[in-house]
Order: sequence, then C-alpha cells, then structure tokens
Amino acid sequence: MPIPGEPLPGDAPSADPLGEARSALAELLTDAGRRRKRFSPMMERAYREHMLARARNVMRANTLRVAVFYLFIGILTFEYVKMMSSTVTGNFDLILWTGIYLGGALVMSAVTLSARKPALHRWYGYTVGLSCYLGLVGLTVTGAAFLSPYLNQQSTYIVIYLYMIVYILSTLPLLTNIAIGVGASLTSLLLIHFGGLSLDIVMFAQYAGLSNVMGVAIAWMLDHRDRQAFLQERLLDIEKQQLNLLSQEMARLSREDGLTTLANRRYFNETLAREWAVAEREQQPVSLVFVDVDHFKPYNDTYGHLEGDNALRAVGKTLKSLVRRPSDMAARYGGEEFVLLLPNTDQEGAMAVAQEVRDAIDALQIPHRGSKVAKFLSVSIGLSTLVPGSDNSISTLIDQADEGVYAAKRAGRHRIRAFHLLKSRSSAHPE
Ligand SMILES: Nc1nc2c(ncn2[C@@H]2O[C@H](COP(=O)(O)OP(=O)(O)OP(=O)(O)O)[C@@H](O)[C@H]2O)c(=O)[nH]1
Repeated sequence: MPIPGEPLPGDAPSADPLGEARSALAELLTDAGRRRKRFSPMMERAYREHMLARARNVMRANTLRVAVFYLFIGILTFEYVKMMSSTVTGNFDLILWTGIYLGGALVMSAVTLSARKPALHRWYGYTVGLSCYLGLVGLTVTGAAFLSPYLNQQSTYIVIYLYMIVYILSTLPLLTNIAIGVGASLTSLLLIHFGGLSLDIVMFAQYAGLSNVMGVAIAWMLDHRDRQAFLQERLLDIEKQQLNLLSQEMARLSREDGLTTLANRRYFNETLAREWAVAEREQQPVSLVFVDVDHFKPYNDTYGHLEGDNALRAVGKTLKSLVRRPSDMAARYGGEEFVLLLPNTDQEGAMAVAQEVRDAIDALQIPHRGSKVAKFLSVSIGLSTLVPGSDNSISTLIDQADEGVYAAKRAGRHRIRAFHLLKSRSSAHPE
C-alpha cells in the first residue's frame, strides 16, 4: 500500500497525490491492530520527530515548574534523610543523598538544555536516553548503598517512579525504552553484586521486573494512542491542503472561460473596472480591441459544433499569445466574440495589436468554406481608446469598441475599424 510522501522507485507521478495520501492515512487509521507494523520508514521518522518535538516543547514550557518541584523534593528528602540517618549511620547517607540529588540535577539540566537550545535539538533523544539509563542505574545502586534500612526501602519506591517516568514520559521508541529499562536493571544488578552491596534479590526481581512489565504495557498503550493522534493530525493537514487547492481551483474556474481558458467576461469586467480606476488616477489611456469571428454560424453549420469549438480554441490560444504585457488581458466576451484589454495603451499601440491579431488569425489558415469574405477563418475587429474623464465611462469605451466591430462588419468583414476614425470613414487597415 502506498504511504504518503513515499513513492516507490519507478512509480509514475500520481495524478492526485493528496487524495492517495488521504486514503492511505484513512486506511491506517481504521486498521488499528496492525498499525504499528505498517508505518513506513519515512512515516516512522516523521512520527519520531513529531514526538520528540512535542516532548521538547513540553520540557521547554515546564522548565521552571520542574525546577521548583525538584527543589521542593530536595528540601523535603534532605530533611527526611537527615532524620533517618542521624542516629545509626552518621553523615554517610546524607553525603550519598547529596550525590544522588546533584547527579539528578545535572541530568535534568542536560535534558532541559537540549530541549531549549535549537542547536542541541537533534541530541535531545540521546540525552534523554542516556539520562534515563544513568538515572535508573545510579538510583538503584546508590539506593542499595544506603546504610539505613529505611532509606534503602524508600529509594526502592523512588526507583519504581523513575521506571514509570522513563517508560511514560521519555517519548523514546518502545524498543529503546525496553532496552533502557531492562539494561539498567541488569547493569544495576551486576554493579550491586560486584560492588559488594547487599540486595534482597527477590525484592529486586519484584520491583525491577514488575516496573519493566508495567512500563512496557503502559508505554505500548500510549504509543498506540499517539500514533492514532499523529495519523489524525496528518489527515487533517492533508484535508486542509485539499480544501486550499479546491478553493484555488474554484477561484480559477470562476475567472476562466471553460472552452478557451481565457479570462471569462465576469473577470474581464472586474479587471477593466480596476484598470479604468488606475488610468483615471494616472490620466493614462485604456484601449479595447474587440475581435469577432466572421460568419461563424456557417462555420458551425459546415463543420459541426465540435470543429467550431476547436476553431474558437485556436483563436483563443492565438489571442493569449499576443498579450505580452503583464497588465494586458485576453478574454472571451461571448460566443465567438473576444476582447483584448490594453491598459496604458494609446490608439496607435492598440491599432498595432489589432493588426497583429488579424494577421495571426489569417496565418492560422483554418479552412472556412462557408465564409463569403475569405477562404480561411477571419475576424472583424473594432477598437477604441479613451483617457477616463468626466465625459466618458467604461460603457462608453465598450460601446465604441462594439461600434467599431459593427462598422467593420458593415464594411465587408475581415477588417479593423477604430472608433476615432469612424467619423472620417477611413480604415486603419485598407482592405
Ligand atoms: N462551436 C461553437 N459555436 C459557438 C459558441 N458560441 C457561439 N457559437 C456560435 O457562433 C455563432 C455566432 O453566430 P452569429 O452571431 O450569427 O455571427 P456570425 O455567424 O459569426 O456572423 P457575423 O459575426 O456577422 O460574421 C452562432 O451560431 C453560435 O451558435 C461555442 O462556444 N462553440
């Protein structure tokens, strides 16, 4: 089964990678029993990094609380050890306690430091692992070294807590936790044995063995829950990405003409209004070039509607290739009518573009048997240019360009008419 983000070698790129990733995650989520085995190596790494980052954040956010708690425990146990050890064991137990306490402080400082310093983040897992191991061995061995039998017993309880902390809070992989827990138990046993310390082996087997068993069981359940939460988070991320893509796609579709992929009329109107406002502020000309395909009804009748669609696509593609300035726009205005919006362009500039359009459409040489003006598909073009002012508006500009198209049609089609030249009846393109 494909795992998100991990294509197999030689795989063709997927048409919908997000959809596939989503299905794969959903499948993992419902496949609770075998989930652990089915995390891919890449996903396993992501999960581990996620867990370590979470642990570092928790540690960073709680540094002060942990320090205060440790200080409080220190004062409390100091008094306790002093009370228990004074009569029988003199200063030895107190010195031992101080060693354990300072050792613990050192270990916790190392963990805190690696959580807080970004440069040390990648060492966080190792620091925690080593701290857990040293903490367990150190506390077990020094616990056995207390002369006072009370302290001996009390330290056993603390070791049990420490086992739980290792298994529950370390956020290390389950197998690493087992290695630390069992390894620390065996190391402690060897050190106690060869160090000549006294140890009730049955009691040790009970508390160390049971702590490991309990720890593994709890850690396994927590790991199971964390993996589920991790998958759900990733699923949400993917759904968010899908929604973003969908809304981008919707926005694109709402601006685009489906047949030619040019801007549609609505988007053209919006853009024209924006450019008109800019031109009004800057007192710059705005030009429109209306392009209407000649005798298109006969074209459809002769070649069929599908061929008609292809011809419109070809015209659209040509127009798109002719608008080169970033602020220029080619749009489909209606059926076989197109428009070019040319901000900051005067009459001469618009006329040059219109001539390019006419020539480019002629160069397509799309056969048109039904046309009465040419052997190939041709266009009639009307253009107008205005500097926005109090005596004109956007609709004046559109009407004038439209009038240019009608004039071109009336004059025999396959030609250009500029509105400002209409009164003198002269054509910018003498045909
Ligand atoms: N294939 C196709 N035809 C379309 C589309 N939109 C509009 N038309 C056709 O374009 C034709 C336009 O016809 P008319 O408005 O009479 O214009 P004309 O035949 O080009 O005549 P003149 O513009 O006067 O040269 C109609 O037959 C419409 O059905 C389209 O998306 N695809």
